[in-house]
Amino acid sequence: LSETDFQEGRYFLFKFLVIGSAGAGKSCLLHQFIENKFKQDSNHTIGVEFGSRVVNVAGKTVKLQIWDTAGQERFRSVTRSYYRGAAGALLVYDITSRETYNTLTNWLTDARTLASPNIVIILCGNKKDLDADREVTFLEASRFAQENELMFLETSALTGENVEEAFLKCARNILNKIDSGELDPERMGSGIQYGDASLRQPRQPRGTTTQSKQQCNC
Ligand SMILES: Nc1nc2c(ncn2[C@@H]2O[C@H](COP(=O)(O)OP(=O)(O)OP(=O)(O)O)[C@@H](O)[C@H]2O)c(=O)[nH]1
Repeated sequence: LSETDFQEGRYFLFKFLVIGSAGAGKSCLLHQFIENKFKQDSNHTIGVEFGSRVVNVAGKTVKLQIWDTAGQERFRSVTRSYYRGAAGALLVYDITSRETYNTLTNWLTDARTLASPNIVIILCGNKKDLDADREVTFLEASRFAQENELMFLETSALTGENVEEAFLKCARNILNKIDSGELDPERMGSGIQYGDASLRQPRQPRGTTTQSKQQCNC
């Protein structure tokens, strides 16, 4: 895909966040989604990391620009500055750690106030492969998801189970909301860009890439 494809409306671009407590498996989920492999020896993320992948959802080509944020409290002020205008988020906890589950409300508040009240969020109960050490049941988390209007899946960054599905489900939901008019991709800070809209934006100097535009906005 080239910048021209994008400008001519051949694909959408969604800004995504991966948020949640330290150790929940955010970086491993992103790595599994981008590289199709489990990331061995994953260290704590310092600030934020970035990945992108082009996917096909409901017959449309969508480029996902994904910001993987550090879960550690000491990076909170840095990571918060990346939330603005995100269209979608994976909110991750670890099914073997109630501690990571207990902080979900804080992450949710941050996402809805700092990114957008319309942000589409999928709750991911990660480390599904460690069922024997489970501290949070599927039922409990699905109730939390329902009460807070989140989609929900249990995932495993180790085996890859439901990892692609989590990102795709979130993207599909955003596309549905665009189709139904519930989301306006042209609203400032929607986290969504598509060809027609980008043509109507003031011209960018030649050679400016979409990615660097995004970074300037942060
Ligand atoms: N068994 C199992 N281990 C996992 C899974 N996902 C991540 N891990 C392990 O959990 C630990 C933390 O994973 P990370 O992806 O670095 O966690 P993180 O949420 O990015 O952490 P921060 O960057 O500090 O916010 C690592 O030791 C991973 O190997 C999974 O699905 N199953």
